[in-house]
Amino acid sequence: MKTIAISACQISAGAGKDAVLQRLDLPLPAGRWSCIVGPNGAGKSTLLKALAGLLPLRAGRVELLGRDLHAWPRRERARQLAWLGQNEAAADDLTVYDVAMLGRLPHQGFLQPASDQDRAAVEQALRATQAWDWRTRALGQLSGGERQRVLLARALAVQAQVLLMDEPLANLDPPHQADWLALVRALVAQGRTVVSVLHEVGMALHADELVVMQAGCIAHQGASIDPATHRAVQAVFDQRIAIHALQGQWVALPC
Ligand SMILES: Nc1ncnc2c1ncn2[C@@H]1O[C@H](COP(=O)(O)OP(=O)(O)OP(=O)(O)O)[C@@H](O)[C@H]1O
Repeated sequence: MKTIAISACQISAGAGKDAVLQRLDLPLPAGRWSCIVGPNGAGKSTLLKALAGLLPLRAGRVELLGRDLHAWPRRERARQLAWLGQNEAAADDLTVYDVAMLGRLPHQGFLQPASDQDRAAVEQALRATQAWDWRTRALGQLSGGERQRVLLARALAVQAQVLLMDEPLANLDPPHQADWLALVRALVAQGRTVVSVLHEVGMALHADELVVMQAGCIAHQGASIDPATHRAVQAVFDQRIAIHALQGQWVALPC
């Protein structure tokens, strides 16, 4: 039986007047990379925010590592669950190093200085995203892709068991998209759980498992190599993409 890292149990949620998600169930396996895909407005970000506890639920509950999300003491939960949001706001005058250090807050006592362990985690995260060389620069001086890599480093510095990332490839050039893929693979190899929302279906097909959404519902959940998953992805995009095998990988082409 698969161990579940984080799950939605009969959740209803939505930021607007009506709930976008209605009584939705979604178990996400531990030690795997699951990727949520679907058309614009399908409810992908709403679902990810609900899983992160960033959106109040109208019904149901989220379980993190077998325990109700809201039953976790706040700091302990923040050590287990890292978040990288879409267009994250961050203080532009902070240095890159200090932004990444924010990821260590759940590990630090009130007004306590950073420990050697905190500094090691920050350096490792900034090096992993090739942002270490900019550590003394202000966040506001960076390009969109550079900024995204610093925010990714902040999420990595948490060293959480479960990482939720909403469109982490936004603004990244192809080599850094490939680096992100390698990073996620390395996290999963260490037993961590990654859940991402991606628009790039070709990249999503590298995940272990796909969650295919449409109109606030889970249309399909399955292995990314399963032909049934490919059919579900093609269907929610109105057959406007086709998934093909190419040199040992799956690719999605417009049609
Ligand atoms: N703050 C908000 N107030 C009202 N409605 C909202 C709000 N945020 C999202 N919605 C609506 O909820 C629905 C789902 O939005 P959500 O952002 O979850 O979709 P998505 O699948 O992530 O879309 P995209 O691929 O475009 O990022 C959409 O119809 C959207 O208009």
